[in-house]
Amino acid sequence: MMDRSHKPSAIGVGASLPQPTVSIKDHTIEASLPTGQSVTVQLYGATVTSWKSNGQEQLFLSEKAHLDGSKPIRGGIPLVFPVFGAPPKNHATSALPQHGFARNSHWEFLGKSSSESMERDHGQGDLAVKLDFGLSHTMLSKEFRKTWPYEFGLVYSVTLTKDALETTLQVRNEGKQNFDFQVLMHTYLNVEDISNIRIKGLESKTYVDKTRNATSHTEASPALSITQETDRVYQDLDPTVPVVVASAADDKPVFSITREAFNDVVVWNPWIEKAKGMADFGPDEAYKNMICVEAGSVSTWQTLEAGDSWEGGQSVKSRI
Ligand SMILES: O=P(O)(O)OC[C@H]1O[C@H](O)[C@H](O)[C@@H](O)[C@@H]1O
Repeated sequence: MMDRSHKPSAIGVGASLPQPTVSIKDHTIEASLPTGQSVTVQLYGATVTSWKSNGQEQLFLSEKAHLDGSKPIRGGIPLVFPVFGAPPKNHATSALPQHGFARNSHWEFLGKSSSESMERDHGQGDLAVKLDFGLSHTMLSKEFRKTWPYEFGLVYSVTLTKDALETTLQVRNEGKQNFDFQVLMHTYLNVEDISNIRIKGLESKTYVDKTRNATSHTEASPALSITQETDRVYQDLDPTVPVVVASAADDKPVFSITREAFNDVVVWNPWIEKAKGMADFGPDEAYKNMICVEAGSVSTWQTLEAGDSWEGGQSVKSRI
Protein backbone atom coordinates (compact mmCIF):
# COMPACT_ATOMS: atom_id res chain seq x y z
CA MET A 1 0.00 0.00 0.00
CA MET A 2 0.94 3.67 -0.12
CA ASP A 3 3.17 2.88 -3.04
CA ARG A 4 5.79 5.60 -3.29
CA SER A 5 7.35 4.21 -6.44
CA HIS A 6 5.38 6.13 -9.02
CA LYS A 7 7.49 7.06 -11.97
CA PRO A 8 6.80 10.30 -13.77
CA SER A 9 3.82 10.37 -16.12
CA ALA A 10 4.32 8.88 -19.53
CA ILE A 11 2.21 11.68 -21.07
CA GLY A 12 3.83 12.78 -24.33
CA VAL A 13 6.10 9.76 -24.55
CA GLY A 14 3.68 6.98 -25.34
CA ALA A 15 1.26 9.45 -26.89
CA SER A 16 -1.25 6.81 -27.89
CA LEU A 17 -1.71 5.43 -24.36
CA PRO A 18 -5.04 6.49 -22.81
CA GLN A 19 -4.49 8.82 -19.86
CA PRO A 20 -6.52 9.66 -16.73
CA THR A 21 -8.90 12.59 -17.10
CA VAL A 22 -9.51 15.24 -14.47
CA SER A 23 -12.27 17.83 -14.56
CA ILE A 24 -13.01 20.75 -12.25
CA LYS A 25 -16.53 22.12 -12.04
CA ASP A 26 -18.55 23.87 -9.36
CA HIS A 27 -16.04 23.28 -6.55
CA THR A 28 -15.96 19.58 -7.45
CA ILE A 29 -12.99 17.66 -8.85
CA GLU A 30 -13.58 14.46 -10.77
CA ALA A 31 -10.91 12.09 -11.98
CA SER A 32 -11.25 8.90 -13.94
CA LEU A 33 -8.96 6.23 -15.28
CA PRO A 34 -9.15 4.74 -18.78
CA THR A 35 -9.98 1.46 -17.03
CA GLY A 36 -13.27 2.95 -15.78
CA GLN A 37 -12.63 3.81 -12.14
CA SER A 38 -13.50 7.30 -10.95
CA VAL A 39 -13.39 9.51 -7.88
CA THR A 40 -15.19 12.74 -6.99
CA VAL A 41 -13.93 15.18 -4.37
CA GLN A 42 -15.69 18.30 -3.09
CA LEU A 43 -13.50 21.25 -2.18
CA TYR A 44 -15.73 21.64 0.85
CA GLY A 45 -13.94 19.51 3.41
CA ALA A 46 -11.87 17.90 0.62
CA THR A 47 -14.57 15.28 1.05
CA VAL A 48 -14.47 12.34 -1.33
CA THR A 49 -18.13 11.85 -2.24
CA SER A 50 -17.89 9.08 -4.83
CA TRP A 51 -15.52 6.28 -5.72
CA LYS A 52 -16.56 4.01 -8.54
CA SER A 53 -14.73 0.80 -9.17
CA ASN A 54 -15.73 -2.51 -10.71
CA GLY A 55 -18.67 -0.64 -12.22
CA GLN A 56 -20.13 0.09 -8.77
CA GLU A 57 -20.27 2.94 -6.28
CA GLN A 58 -18.09 1.96 -3.34
CA LEU A 59 -18.94 4.77 -0.93
CA PHE A 60 -22.20 5.54 0.80
CA LEU A 61 -23.55 9.07 0.45
CA SER A 62 -26.75 10.01 2.27
CA GLU A 63 -29.58 11.17 0.01
CA LYS A 64 -30.02 14.07 2.40
CA ALA A 65 -26.34 15.04 2.58
CA HIS A 66 -25.75 18.79 2.29
CA LEU A 67 -23.44 19.46 -0.64
CA ASP A 68 -23.70 23.25 -0.46
CA GLY A 69 -21.09 23.87 2.22
CA SER A 70 -23.68 24.51 4.93
CA LYS A 71 -22.86 21.36 6.93
CA PRO A 72 -20.25 18.59 6.90
CA ILE A 73 -21.12 16.06 4.20
CA ARG A 74 -22.94 12.94 5.48
CA GLY A 75 -21.18 10.22 3.56
CA GLY A 76 -18.14 9.62 1.41
CA ILE A 77 -14.92 10.28 3.30
CA PRO A 78 -15.14 13.31 5.59
CA LEU A 79 -11.77 14.19 7.07
CA VAL A 80 -11.60 14.54 10.83
CA PHE A 81 -8.91 17.00 12.09
CA PRO A 82 -7.63 18.21 14.58
CA VAL A 83 -9.99 16.52 17.08
CA PHE A 84 -12.07 13.36 16.92
CA GLY A 85 -15.55 13.44 18.42
CA ALA A 86 -16.60 16.05 20.93
CA PRO A 87 -13.50 18.02 21.98
CA PRO A 88 -12.32 17.44 25.56
CA LYS A 89 -12.68 20.18 28.15
CA ASN A 90 -9.63 22.28 28.99
CA HIS A 91 -7.83 21.40 25.82
CA ALA A 92 -6.56 23.50 22.89
CA THR A 93 -9.37 22.04 20.77
CA SER A 94 -12.15 22.64 23.34
CA ALA A 95 -13.91 25.38 21.39
CA LEU A 96 -13.96 23.49 18.07
CA PRO A 97 -17.00 21.64 16.76
CA GLN A 98 -17.25 17.84 16.88
CA HIS A 99 -14.60 16.29 14.55
CA GLY A 100 -12.79 19.64 14.16
CA PHE A 101 -12.73 22.01 11.20
CA ALA A 102 -11.20 20.11 8.24
CA ARG A 103 -14.54 18.68 7.08
CA ASN A 104 -16.23 22.06 7.18
CA SER A 105 -13.57 24.28 5.66
CA HIS A 106 -13.02 25.20 2.01
CA TRP A 107 -9.88 23.56 0.67
CA GLU A 108 -7.94 24.44 -2.46
CA PHE A 109 -7.12 22.08 -5.29
CA LEU A 110 -3.34 21.95 -5.59
CA GLY A 111 -3.22 19.90 -8.77
CA LYS A 112 -3.11 16.43 -10.22
CA SER A 113 -0.39 14.05 -11.17
CA SER A 114 -0.70 10.97 -13.29
CA SER A 115 1.65 8.13 -12.78
CA GLU A 116 2.32 4.61 -13.72
CA SER A 117 3.07 2.41 -10.79
CA MET A 118 6.06 0.17 -11.25
CA GLU A 119 5.48 -2.14 -8.35
CA ARG A 120 1.82 -2.34 -7.60
CA ASP A 121 0.45 -5.62 -6.35
CA HIS A 122 -1.49 -6.27 -9.51
CA GLY A 123 1.24 -6.15 -12.06
CA GLN A 124 3.28 -3.53 -13.78
CA GLY A 125 2.07 -0.53 -15.63
CA ASP A 126 -1.13 0.26 -13.70
CA LEU A 127 -2.15 3.86 -14.18
CA ALA A 128 -2.91 6.02 -11.18
CA VAL A 129 -4.06 9.58 -10.74
CA LYS A 130 -3.35 11.63 -7.64
CA LEU A 131 -5.30 14.72 -6.62
CA ASP A 132 -3.77 17.04 -4.02
CA PHE A 133 -5.75 19.39 -1.80
CA GLY A 134 -4.47 21.99 0.63
CA LEU A 135 -5.73 23.74 3.73
CA SER A 136 -3.74 26.17 5.84
CA HIS A 137 -4.42 28.42 8.81
CA THR A 138 -4.76 31.44 6.51
CA MET A 139 -7.70 29.75 4.75
CA LEU A 140 -9.72 29.03 7.89
CA SER A 141 -12.78 31.03 8.85
CA LYS A 142 -12.08 33.78 11.38
CA GLU A 143 -13.93 31.79 13.99
CA PHE A 144 -11.88 28.62 13.50
CA ARG A 145 -8.63 30.62 13.47
CA LYS A 146 -9.58 32.19 16.75
CA THR A 147 -10.55 28.90 18.38
CA TRP A 148 -7.46 27.00 17.12
CA PRO A 149 -4.79 29.64 16.59
CA TYR A 150 -1.97 27.42 15.31
CA GLU A 151 -0.07 27.87 12.06
CA PHE A 152 -0.44 24.69 10.09
CA GLY A 153 -0.51 23.31 6.56
CA LEU A 154 -2.42 20.23 5.45
CA VAL A 155 -1.93 18.42 2.17
CA TYR A 156 -4.50 15.75 1.48
CA SER A 157 -3.75 13.40 -1.42
CA VAL A 158 -6.39 11.23 -3.01
CA THR A 159 -4.95 8.58 -5.31
CA LEU A 160 -7.13 6.49 -7.57
CA THR A 161 -5.70 3.28 -8.96
CA LYS A 162 -7.28 0.37 -10.78
CA ASP A 163 -7.64 -1.54 -7.51
CA ALA A 164 -7.73 0.98 -4.70
CA LEU A 165 -8.44 4.41 -3.37
CA GLU A 166 -5.63 5.80 -1.26
CA THR A 167 -6.02 8.85 0.94
CA THR A 168 -3.04 10.39 2.71
CA LEU A 169 -2.82 13.43 4.95
CA GLN A 170 0.35 15.37 5.59
CA VAL A 171 0.24 17.72 8.56
CA ARG A 172 2.86 20.46 8.87
CA ASN A 173 3.51 22.70 11.82
CA GLU A 174 4.39 26.02 10.21
CA GLY A 175 4.40 28.02 13.42
CA LYS A 176 6.59 28.42 16.46
CA GLN A 177 4.36 26.59 18.91
CA ASN A 178 3.85 22.83 19.22
CA PHE A 179 0.33 21.57 18.67
CA ASP A 180 -1.58 18.36 19.36
CA PHE A 181 -3.93 16.78 16.89
CA GLN A 182 -6.02 13.74 16.12
CA VAL A 183 -6.92 12.68 12.61
CA LEU A 184 -9.36 10.23 11.05
CA MET A 185 -10.63 9.28 7.61
CA HIS A 186 -14.32 8.79 8.28
CA THR A 187 -14.97 6.37 5.42
CA TYR A 188 -18.61 5.47 4.74
CA LEU A 189 -18.44 2.17 2.83
CA ASN A 190 -21.37 1.20 0.65
CA VAL A 191 -22.69 -2.29 1.46
CA GLU A 192 -25.65 -4.07 -0.05
CA ASP A 193 -26.96 -5.38 3.23
CA ILE A 194 -25.42 -4.85 6.65
CA SER A 195 -26.66 -8.27 7.77
CA ASN A 196 -24.52 -9.90 5.07
CA ILE A 197 -21.15 -8.51 6.07
CA ARG A 198 -18.60 -9.32 8.76
CA ILE A 199 -15.65 -7.23 9.87
CA LYS A 200 -12.40 -9.12 10.26
CA GLY A 201 -9.00 -8.21 11.63
CA LEU A 202 -10.16 -6.86 14.99
CA GLU A 203 -10.08 -10.01 17.12
CA SER A 204 -8.35 -9.66 20.51
CA LYS A 205 -8.01 -5.89 20.05
CA THR A 206 -8.99 -3.47 22.78
CA TYR A 207 -11.83 -1.11 21.94
CA VAL A 208 -13.68 1.71 23.61
CA ASP A 209 -17.42 1.27 23.20
CA LYS A 210 -18.97 4.72 22.81
CA THR A 211 -22.46 3.20 23.08
CA ARG A 212 -21.60 1.85 26.55
CA ASN A 213 -20.24 4.90 28.40
CA ALA A 214 -16.87 4.67 26.69
CA THR A 215 -15.99 1.49 28.56
CA SER A 216 -13.06 -0.64 27.43
CA HIS A 217 -13.53 -4.15 26.03
CA THR A 218 -11.61 -6.80 24.13
CA GLU A 219 -12.95 -7.94 20.80
CA ALA A 220 -13.80 -11.63 21.02
CA SER A 221 -15.08 -12.11 17.49
CA PRO A 222 -12.86 -13.01 14.52
CA ALA A 223 -15.69 -11.81 12.26
CA LEU A 224 -17.80 -9.05 13.77
CA SER A 225 -21.42 -8.81 12.64
CA ILE A 226 -23.32 -5.53 13.03
CA THR A 227 -26.74 -6.11 14.59
CA GLN A 228 -27.26 -2.93 16.60
CA GLU A 229 -25.93 0.60 17.00
CA THR A 230 -22.16 0.25 16.89
CA ASP A 231 -19.61 2.92 17.76
CA ARG A 232 -16.25 1.43 18.71
CA VAL A 233 -12.75 2.79 18.73
CA TYR A 234 -10.34 -0.11 18.22
CA GLN A 235 -6.85 0.72 19.37
CA ASP A 236 -3.25 -0.30 18.82
CA LEU A 237 -3.80 -2.15 15.57
CA ASP A 238 -0.93 -3.07 13.30
CA PRO A 239 -1.58 -0.71 10.36
CA THR A 240 -0.15 -3.17 7.85
CA VAL A 241 -2.68 -5.86 8.78
CA PRO A 242 -5.83 -5.22 6.75
CA VAL A 243 -9.20 -4.68 8.35
CA VAL A 244 -11.48 -6.59 6.02
CA VAL A 245 -15.20 -6.19 5.38
CA ALA A 246 -16.10 -9.67 4.16
CA SER A 247 -19.22 -11.25 2.75
CA ALA A 248 -20.95 -13.42 5.36
CA ALA A 249 -22.11 -15.74 2.60
CA ASP A 250 -18.78 -16.77 1.11
CA ASP A 251 -16.22 -14.99 3.31
CA LYS A 252 -14.86 -13.12 0.28
CA PRO A 253 -13.47 -9.65 0.98
CA VAL A 254 -15.73 -6.80 -0.05
CA PHE A 255 -13.31 -4.14 1.21
CA SER A 256 -9.82 -4.38 2.61
CA ILE A 257 -8.28 -1.42 4.43
CA THR A 258 -4.59 -1.07 5.20
CA ARG A 259 -3.17 1.96 6.93
CA GLU A 260 0.05 3.86 7.39
CA ALA A 261 0.78 5.55 10.75
CA PHE A 262 -2.84 5.03 11.75
CA ASN A 263 -3.12 2.73 14.76
CA ASP A 264 -6.83 3.12 15.41
CA VAL A 265 -9.93 2.06 13.53
CA VAL A 266 -13.43 3.23 14.40
CA VAL A 267 -16.39 1.06 13.41
CA TRP A 268 -19.66 2.97 13.30
CA ASN A 269 -23.22 2.25 12.27
CA PRO A 270 -25.99 4.46 13.69
CA TRP A 271 -28.65 1.74 13.40
CA ILE A 272 -32.39 2.46 13.40
CA GLU A 273 -33.04 5.21 15.97
CA LYS A 274 -29.85 7.25 15.47
CA ALA A 275 -30.31 7.09 11.69
CA LYS A 276 -33.83 8.50 12.06
CA GLY A 277 -32.53 11.18 14.41
CA MET A 278 -29.98 12.57 11.95
CA ALA A 279 -31.64 15.21 9.77
CA ASP A 280 -29.10 14.73 6.98
CA PHE A 281 -29.27 10.93 6.94
CA GLY A 282 -31.58 9.36 4.43
CA PRO A 283 -33.48 7.37 3.64
CA ASP A 284 -34.09 6.15 7.22
CA GLU A 285 -33.34 2.53 6.26
CA ALA A 286 -30.02 3.47 4.64
CA TYR A 287 -28.21 2.40 7.81
CA LYS A 288 -28.51 -1.07 6.22
CA ASN A 289 -26.44 0.05 3.25
CA MET A 290 -23.43 1.51 5.03
CA ILE A 291 -20.68 0.70 7.43
CA CYS A 292 -18.12 3.24 8.53
CA VAL A 293 -14.64 1.81 8.94
CA GLU A 294 -12.60 4.82 9.91
CA ALA A 295 -8.81 4.68 9.95
CA GLY A 296 -7.04 7.22 12.08
CA SER A 297 -5.04 8.26 15.06
CA VAL A 298 -7.57 9.20 17.72
CA SER A 299 -6.97 7.32 20.95
CA THR A 300 -4.02 9.55 21.80
CA TRP A 301 -2.77 12.92 20.56
CA GLN A 302 0.00 13.39 18.06
CA THR A 303 2.22 16.25 19.15
CA LEU A 304 3.77 18.12 16.27
CA GLU A 305 6.73 20.31 17.10
CA ALA A 306 7.38 23.61 15.37
CA GLY A 307 8.68 22.99 11.85
CA ASP A 308 7.88 19.26 11.88
CA SER A 309 5.54 17.31 9.69
CA TRP A 310 3.62 14.06 10.01
CA GLU A 311 1.90 11.81 7.51
CA GLY A 312 -0.70 9.06 7.73
CA GLY A 313 -3.09 7.39 5.36
CA GLN A 314 -5.19 4.51 4.23
CA SER A 315 -5.55 2.33 1.19
CA VAL A 316 -9.00 0.88 0.54
CA LYS A 317 -9.33 -1.97 -1.90
CA SER A 318 -12.69 -3.18 -3.04
CA ARG A 319 -13.93 -6.60 -4.11
CA ILE A 320 -10.47 -7.96 -4.73
O1 LIG B 1 -22.56 13.06 13.17
P1 LIG B 1 -21.08 13.21 13.01
O2 LIG B 1 -20.51 14.39 13.73
O3 LIG B 1 -20.70 13.20 11.56
O4 LIG B 1 -20.42 11.93 13.65
C1 LIG B 1 -20.73 10.66 13.20
C2 LIG B 1 -20.00 9.60 14.04
O5 LIG B 1 -18.61 9.75 13.84
C3 LIG B 1 -17.78 8.76 14.48
O6 LIG B 1 -17.95 7.52 13.89
C4 LIG B 1 -18.04 8.70 15.96
O7 LIG B 1 -17.37 7.60 16.56
C5 LIG B 1 -19.50 8.64 16.26
O8 LIG B 1 -19.68 8.79 17.67
C6 LIG B 1 -20.27 9.72 15.53
O9 LIG B 1 -21.63 9.61 15.81
